[in-house]
Amino acid sequence: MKKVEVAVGVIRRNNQIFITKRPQNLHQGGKWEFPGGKREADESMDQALVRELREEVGIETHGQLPLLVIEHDYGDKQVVLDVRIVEQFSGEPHGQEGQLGAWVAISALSDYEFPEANKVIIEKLLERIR
Ligand SMILES: Nc1nc2c([nH]c(=O)n2[C@@H]2O[C@H](COP(=O)(O)OP(=O)(O)OP(=O)(O)O)[C@@H](O)[C@H]2O)c(=O)[nH]1
Ligand SMILES: [Mg+2]
Repeated sequence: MKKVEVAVGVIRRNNQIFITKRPQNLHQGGKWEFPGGKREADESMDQALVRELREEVGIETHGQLPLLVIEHDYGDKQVVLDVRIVEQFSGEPHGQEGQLGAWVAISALSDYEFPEANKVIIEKLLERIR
């Protein structure tokens, strides 16, 4: 099965992260996520993240810091998530495509339901603030 490469942005301001709710009809729908999406063939990961954050949450990304890369097999889909922290951006993130969005304290992220692959992202963020 082909692996889908996904650029994922952890949008951070102080100790809060901006998350959005995936529309019900999509893969892993109804769960919360870090905004992002699939890299297109003609793009770098950086470019993919800039485009996705512009499309999904309406911000301009000015800096990306690598956090981790996760490979996960959902059975129906294999994904490689390239997760970056975004602290430098302009505009105020909001669900640009009608999806719910929220600023959540890092310490409260574990109260939200995320796709399985995201567990390690949340663990890593928690380690950083400890
Ligand atoms: N954006 C995002 N995708 C995630 C996360 N965790 C995770 O497993 N994924 C998986 O990564 C895959 C691709 O993400 P996506 O559906 O946002 O891609 P996209 O924005 O390009 O969507 P599109 O197909 O509507 O153009 C999905 O299978 C999704 O389940 C996450 O935190 N954020
Ligand atoms: Mg997306």
